[in-house]
Amino acid sequence: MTMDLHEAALAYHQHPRPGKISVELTKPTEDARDLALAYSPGVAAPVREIAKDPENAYRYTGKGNLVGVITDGTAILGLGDLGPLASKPVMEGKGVLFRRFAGIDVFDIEVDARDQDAFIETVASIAPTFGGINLEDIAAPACFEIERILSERCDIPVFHDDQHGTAIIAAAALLNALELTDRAIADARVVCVGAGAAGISTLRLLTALGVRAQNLLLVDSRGVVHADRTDLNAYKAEFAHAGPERTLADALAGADVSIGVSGPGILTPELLRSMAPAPIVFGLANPDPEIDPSLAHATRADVIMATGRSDHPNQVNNVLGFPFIFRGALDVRAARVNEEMKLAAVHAIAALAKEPVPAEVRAAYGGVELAFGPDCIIPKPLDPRLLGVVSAAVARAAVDSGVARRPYPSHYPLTSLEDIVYH
Ligand SMILES: NC(=O)C1=CN([C@@H]2O[C@H](COP(=O)(O)OP(=O)(O)OC[C@H]3O[C@@H](n4cnc5c(N)ncnc54)[C@H](OP(=O)(O)O)[C@@H]3O)[C@@H](O)[C@H]2O)C=CC1
Ligand SMILES: CC(=O)C(=O)O
Ligand SMILES: [Mg+2]
Repeated sequence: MTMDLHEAALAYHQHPRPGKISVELTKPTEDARDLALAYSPGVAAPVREIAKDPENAYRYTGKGNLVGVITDGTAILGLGDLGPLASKPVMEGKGVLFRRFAGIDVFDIEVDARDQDAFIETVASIAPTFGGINLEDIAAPACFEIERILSERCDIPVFHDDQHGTAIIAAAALLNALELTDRAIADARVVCVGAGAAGISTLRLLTALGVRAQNLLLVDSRGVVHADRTDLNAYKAEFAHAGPERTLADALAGADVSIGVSGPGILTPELLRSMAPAPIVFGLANPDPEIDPSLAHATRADVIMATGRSDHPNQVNNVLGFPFIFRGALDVRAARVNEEMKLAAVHAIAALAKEPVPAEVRAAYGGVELAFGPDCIIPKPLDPRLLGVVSAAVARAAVDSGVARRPYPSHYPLTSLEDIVYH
């Protein structure tokens, strides 16, 4: 990060008041009558109704539009285990994105619980507050059990965004990059650098989409995840390879695709040169990717390059998914986000990238030409159509797969935040 951006980011977070998000009122509070309705004695009426039937919480409180963005701060972006308090700007940032892109309210919750069971108990005990839970920046392998157990215990969607949000967006971008380079997914040789939350889930989703196990190599900080290793956790072992490759260099030689969800600067020019013609390189580590895009383009004129950042073309970032996935899930009151909903989101996002880009989106990105191609494999986060297409696809898949508790919304597809119906 340049010093200029560093200083600007600190000033942005500090002024005119600290932080990026606040709570606002949705009802009048002008006179004594309003206060008698909002609090005592009036508030007792909805309390009694909810005590009679918990579903009434959706009718009389903000629960149905409220997501908990919850972390233990053990894997903050690619910055590592810096603890819950340091994670707060990121969690507030998620709140900003939920609100800005999908009209969803957020409480960010930074939990000081290093112990997995203590974290689970904490989240389970506050779950009634929310319509959904977005787990964030929780390191692997603990994140997998945490999400599984909380999903079982809670009757609302529990979605670890670093796993599934990342997987969904990376998969959508990869489908398009493969199409642009005339590759069949079943033939693509894919290397995933990073075997944590994002890496494992991305490989699971890519496998569901047709990448073949024999064409997949997973790499962690110790090298290729291979069958002879004795240090693998159960999640890495799912992708253990029997072949001779041992190092990142072995893995990348001749590979079609490199998906980096690890850390900065790991993909050197030399490694990039060893990849197949028209290599597809996703350097998704934040804030600094596995290879700087300018260096990648200088090294290989034929590379299709994506990062997680806003300041380069092809931003493969879970912001393209989580606001709209939760919008769709909340609007049909889905009990969880299942595989059908994730795949629906993948295809909706991939398809949108091929549509002509509206002038307002081009204007938001400095008027540059944006058309489906190597520098435009995925929609831009400021594309207002994401709200409509992704939430509709997710809601439809939830209804069709039987996890929705409400029918497909009659006011869908949404065309803007003004279309949202809160109920
Ligand atoms: N663009 C986006 O939307 C998103 C990007 N990310 C980014 O992905 C990265 C990983 O996040 P997450 O999965 O949550 O973190 P985790 O802590 O769960 O996993 C990190 C993984 O990176 C591996 N790793 C670290 N250093 C190296 C190295 N030198 N070579 C190979 N592998 C290495 C670790 O290996 P080991 O297992 O051996 O420790 C581990 O498997 C972060 O930078 C994050 O910002 C995450 C989510 C979304
Ligand atoms: C984008 C995101 O969630 C991450 O880098 O952790
Ligand atoms: Mg994250």
